[in-house]
Amino acid sequence: MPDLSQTKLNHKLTLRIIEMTLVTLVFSLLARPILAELHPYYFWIAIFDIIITSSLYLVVRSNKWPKWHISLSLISSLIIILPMLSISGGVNSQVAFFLPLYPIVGALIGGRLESRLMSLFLIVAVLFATIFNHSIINVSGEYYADNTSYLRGFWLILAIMFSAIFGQFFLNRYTELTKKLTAENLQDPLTELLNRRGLNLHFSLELEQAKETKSPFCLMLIDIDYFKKINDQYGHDVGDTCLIEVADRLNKGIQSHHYLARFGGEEFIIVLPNTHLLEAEKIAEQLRQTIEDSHFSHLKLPITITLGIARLHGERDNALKIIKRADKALYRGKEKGRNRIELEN
Ligand SMILES: Nc1nc2c(ncn2[C@@H]2O[C@H](COP(=O)(O)OP(=O)(O)OP(=O)(O)O)[C@@H](O)[C@H]2O)c(=O)[nH]1
Repeated sequence: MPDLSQTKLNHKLTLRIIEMTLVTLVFSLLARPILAELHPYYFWIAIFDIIITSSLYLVVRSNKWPKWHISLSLISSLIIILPMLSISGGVNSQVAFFLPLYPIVGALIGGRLESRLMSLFLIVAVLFATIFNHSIINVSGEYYADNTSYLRGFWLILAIMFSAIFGQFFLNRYTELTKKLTAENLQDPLTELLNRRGLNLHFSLELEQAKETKSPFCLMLIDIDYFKKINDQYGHDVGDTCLIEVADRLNKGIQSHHYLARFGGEEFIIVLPNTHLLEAEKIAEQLRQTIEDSHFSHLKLPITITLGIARLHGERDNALKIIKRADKALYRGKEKGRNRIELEN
């Protein structure tokens, strides 16, 4: 699901960029005659550009077609520059130096597809402009030999291709980093299991699906018994190693459609979609036995766990209520002497 605040931020950012473009266009329209004597065509192109940019601003501000904002912005940016290019010498125009920036802008504000389409369009446009250079009006009246035009066309295409490759490279790195950051954000650094945030993503989805399909759904809370003693007697480092090893044993004891997470401290949680209470109890018993039979850290310490299990009770049940029932069961297990499994009442 898209993040609402992120979408709002993107919308605001797009509006600010269009406003800045508008200010630049109006400023250049007013300031140009002071700086240089220009052909009247430039005046009309500036007016045309201001109309296009203002229309884009109104469309983006109305927020009626949010999906099209990026495509419309990129198309508008091309519409703004192309008339200027076609009256100022095509590939020989000074404005042509801006063209290689377009694939990068496409990659930055759009993505792979936008950047590729932009590059392809520009390469075809530059090819045409180079071949039909004689037909392009040059209001400055300067003349360029064919050789110069071919050479400029060649370098321009090369620069556009290079910028397109750079855009793709940037996107690859960006995707890689985002994936890594997301994973880190959802992972417990010590045990490398899902953390609460990571679990919540799967938990809410699986719970909704279980309600929709009316399939069984269970949740298991697991707490290491007397863990404080391990820390106090052998130190925090040994405690950490035990936590990592317990997490590893639990992870190996569940199936691929189960979700194990560190719930906090020495407590773990397992979400069991498509699992009946009796099946969950069986899995819990196997986990309890595995931990009881193992030894932990280089000191070969014995550890036991207590487990509380709850199941989904119909449409009106929710995550918090299920966790609360599992926690109550776990508490009962602790009271009854630990190293045992308790089901919800
Ligand atoms: N080494 C280590 N200890 C932790 C970590 N997180 C929590 N703990 C310790 O876990 C212990 C939990 O202690 P208690 O809540 O009293 O529970 P317990 O000693 O396991 O006793 P019962 O749960 O009643 O069986 C505390 O000593 C915490 O400091 C951690 O990341 N690393």
